[in-house]
Amino acid sequence: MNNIRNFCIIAHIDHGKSTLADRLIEQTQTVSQRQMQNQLLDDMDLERERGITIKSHAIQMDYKFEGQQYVLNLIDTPGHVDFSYEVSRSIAACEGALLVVDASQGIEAQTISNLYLALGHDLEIIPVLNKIDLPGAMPEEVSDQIVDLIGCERSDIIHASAKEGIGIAEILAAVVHRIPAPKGEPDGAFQGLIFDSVFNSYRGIEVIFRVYNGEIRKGDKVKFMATGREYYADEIGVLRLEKEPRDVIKTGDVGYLISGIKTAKEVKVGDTITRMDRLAAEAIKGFEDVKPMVFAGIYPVDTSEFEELREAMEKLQLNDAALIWEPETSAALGFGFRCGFLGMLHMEIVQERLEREFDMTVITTVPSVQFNVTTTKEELLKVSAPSEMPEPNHIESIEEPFIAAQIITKSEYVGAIMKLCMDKRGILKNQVYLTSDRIELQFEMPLSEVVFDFFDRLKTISRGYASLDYQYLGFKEGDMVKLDIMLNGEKVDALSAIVHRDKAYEWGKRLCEKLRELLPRQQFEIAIQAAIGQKIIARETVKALRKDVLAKCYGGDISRKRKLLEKQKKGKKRMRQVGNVEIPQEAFMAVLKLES
Ligand SMILES: Nc1nc2c(ncn2[C@@H]2O[C@H](COP(=O)(O)OP(=O)(O)OP(=O)(O)O)[C@@H](O)[C@H]2O)c(=O)[nH]1
Repeated sequence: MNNIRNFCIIAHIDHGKSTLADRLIEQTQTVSQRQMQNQLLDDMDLERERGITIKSHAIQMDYKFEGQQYVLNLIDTPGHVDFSYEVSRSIAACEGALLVVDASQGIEAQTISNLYLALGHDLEIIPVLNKIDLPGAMPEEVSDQIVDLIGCERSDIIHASAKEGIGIAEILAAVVHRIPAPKGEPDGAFQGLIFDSVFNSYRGIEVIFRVYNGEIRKGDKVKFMATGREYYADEIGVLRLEKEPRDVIKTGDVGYLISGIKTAKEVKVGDTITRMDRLAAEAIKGFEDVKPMVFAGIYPVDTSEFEELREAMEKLQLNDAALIWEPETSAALGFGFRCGFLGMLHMEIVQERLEREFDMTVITTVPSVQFNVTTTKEELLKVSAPSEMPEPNHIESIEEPFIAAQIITKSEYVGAIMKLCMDKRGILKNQVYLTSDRIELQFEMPLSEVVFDFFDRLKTISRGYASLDYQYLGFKEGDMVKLDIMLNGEKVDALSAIVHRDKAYEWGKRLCEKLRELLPRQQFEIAIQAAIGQKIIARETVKALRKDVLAKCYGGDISRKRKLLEKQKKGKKRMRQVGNVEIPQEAFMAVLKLES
């Protein structure tokens, strides 16, 4: 146990965590030259394609140092704010953290928020100044920022380049010297905290856990404390690049367990595993519940796939503890699920993973935050689906969620950012100069204005020199209205949105225009109308296809027809038939694209 070190790498997005993890893995010769590739731990296709880490990844490394053999359990974590729940669970399995800061960018919003997460768990922080090879690196200035932020000595900061392999040996030495060995009772009752899990169609569910006390051997009878269910530890082991079976996992270590569990509901991330012959008196304190920020419905394109979708959601949830969902019905779309996400990127990733990993074709409906609605009968409703919003004459008041936002930027962009935040109904609370050129702006803003396209616009107006972090603050009264959309006179509940009254007219008009572009033309005219309560506020028309176009499509042009048929075979399109109108996925997201 004295020779184990558990640590994670935390940083703002793109500051070089995954690259640093590669170098540590190389230096400790954890994988062979042949197996080595860039961003080794980002093993999901989606992560590689997008160049971002979505999941935390654990890997065990052996390291011989000063004549002793050490076991280093490393967890690489995502940087994007939508995946911070992954970071917080990883932190709970560690005693130390490498805080990576890009020497050319300096401290950014998630540097600070992830640092606070780590400090909240009393982790030993090792500051790493990365990318010192870049011509634009500002080692002196950024070191000052780090010293200011964590109150360390300048000499504590390790200068490194993950790309060029500079400073790697020093980092490993600091991991051994500075991070404390895990504590715990090697002879105590067994307690293992599940911090991740994954569904494997051949072997059932694999859980990943950190041992706090005692030990577990292959074949032991174990109990999951939250569900009370008992299993045999058919296989246990450690996470090298592949899983490596072991006979025993001891206090302080990280390992995996396979026990033939087939149904996702039996496993809960945050649960404690104990041994039937060394039963723990109580479970380890699990994780804080996730607080979803955005809600949307997910519906199968093919209505007969509802049950399949439920199974896919259960399996995905094993590997994505931040995803929450419950069944819902929509008049337009039938049976589906209301899901809670940590942000728009999270929502996008869930949709992609359902399609790639579980072969589902799904439609995601208009996203919304959750409102507190008091009815005239004094009932309090939590409304996250516009379709659940009571009629205006039954509403006494509506409260909307607010967040505290921190934006770090260069002083030259302050004016433009202030304007953007004010447009989004933000209230400036404070501004602090971090250096002569860098400033932190603190705003209170309605969550609904931030979760959608705010981040993209912030990046555009600051040319990438602004980073954003936010925390949930609470509810405040807001003058919100439901904007209904009707197609050929039929209300389509899955297209409605809840918006601020001041913006409702403008939005209704632009939403109709956008929908006119997005709805495919059909053989008949489609009337698109926006309404607030009974009042129609905008109208657009999608013209019917002309006869000769139809002839081309469906008549003589055989090659075109064949192409069409091939396209249809390739996969179901993300499109849903509502009444006699086909609505493509983009139409459900149109509300997000209204502001240029
Ligand atoms: N010049 C230089 N580039 C680096 C260095 N370390 C990382 N990079 C580059 O920086 C970019 C981001 O690196 P990643 O390792 O993917 O960053 P990350 O922090 O893991 O990103 P997320 O996981 O998405 O938060 C990549 O293009 C890397 O090649 C370095 O030391 N020097």
